Amino acid sequence: MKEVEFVEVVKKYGDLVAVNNLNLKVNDGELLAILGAPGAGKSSTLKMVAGVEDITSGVIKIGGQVVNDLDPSERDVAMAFETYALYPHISVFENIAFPLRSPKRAKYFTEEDIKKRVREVAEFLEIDMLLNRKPKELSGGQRQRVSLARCLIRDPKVFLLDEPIAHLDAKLRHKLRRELKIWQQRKKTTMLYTTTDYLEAFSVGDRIAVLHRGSLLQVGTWDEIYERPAHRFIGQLVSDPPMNFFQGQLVRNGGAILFETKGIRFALSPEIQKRLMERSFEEVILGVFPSKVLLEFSDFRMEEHTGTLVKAVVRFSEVRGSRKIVFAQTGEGVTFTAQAALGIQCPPGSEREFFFPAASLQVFDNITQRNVLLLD
Ligand SMILES: Nc1ncnc2c1ncn2[C@@H]1O[C@H](COP(=O)(O)OP(=O)(O)OP(=O)(O)O)[C@@H](O)[C@H]1O
Repeated sequence: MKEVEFVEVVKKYGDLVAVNNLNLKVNDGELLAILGAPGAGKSSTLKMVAGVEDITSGVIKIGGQVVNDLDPSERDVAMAFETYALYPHISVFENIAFPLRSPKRAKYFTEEDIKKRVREVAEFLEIDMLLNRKPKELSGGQRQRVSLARCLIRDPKVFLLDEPIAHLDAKLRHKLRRELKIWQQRKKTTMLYTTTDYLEAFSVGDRIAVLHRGSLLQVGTWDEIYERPAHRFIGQLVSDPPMNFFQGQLVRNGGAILFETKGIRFALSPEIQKRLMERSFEEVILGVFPSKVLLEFSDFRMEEHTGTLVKAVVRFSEVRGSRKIVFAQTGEGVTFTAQAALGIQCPPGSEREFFFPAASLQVFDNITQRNVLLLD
């Protein structure tokens, strides 16, 4: 029983609400990635679990026990801070070994055990050659790995990792995020892991919790969030380039409801149409991820899908990794981005047909910015 539960948790700093009525349950042995822009409230959330920040109101439980009034040392959680917080006067080895030497734990570990554990975690994080140095002799990335090692050396109920690999170079980040996940699965320890990077969140998290200005917007797996983002902001946060948004209005055509913007009538999925018939919305916005807009449909049988063909002129395109991002504009001035395979030719100025599958379109209520399918 190592689940972590937040019940109506609020964190205020003076008048500033950093965490706003958080209700969330992290399951036993789960790796929950908390995704949010800087200032979203991620660190404050972890610090309240660790006990280094007070909870303004609400309840936090670990393994079913309310921990609000427990001292940090009694919570059995290990936290790696984004700011490292290393002891400057002792070696890297002693910094990592530090948690095992606390009065409470020292009796369980011989000097041999400590050496073995430090070596294991230092090798895992590729800092075994730095063990004799002092923190001031390390680069920022190396300090971050020492801070991480000091956290991982323990066997707590819960690991709290605050942007644990943010200051590492891209190659090491990719390697570590994979290995941290393997480490967590091996230990079966519940882990809360914060990041500002959606790719990192999707790659490490069993589920992802999206925080925005202190409020939890959605919790789910990669598929659930990507297939049905709960809020317009999520469309911007989990895609690069961000989701395309179109202003427009709903129109009826026979028994169908379509979304119309500057000369284009987008077909919507039956599920969205049903929703729009059940409930009226003053103003809506259409959203579609660039990766779902199709340009040249070689392995996609268009006739089997409901959707909308849009003719547009390619403004420019750029290569990003293994794909091409295409920026296009219709004659009526509607602009959008699409993704294409590298081999697809789309020189600037060329006219192309883009397919918008109805199943990939999202409709957001412009007042609450929420996905109409997820509103009560
Ligand atoms: N000790 C503090 N005193 C006052 N305001 C604070 C304090 N700590 C955080 N804040 C404010 O609370 C809000 C949430 O901060 P928090 O550090 O939790 O966000 P975050 O998502 O972790 O950001 P980052 O990714 O930049 O670390 C921010 O507006 C921040 O300025």
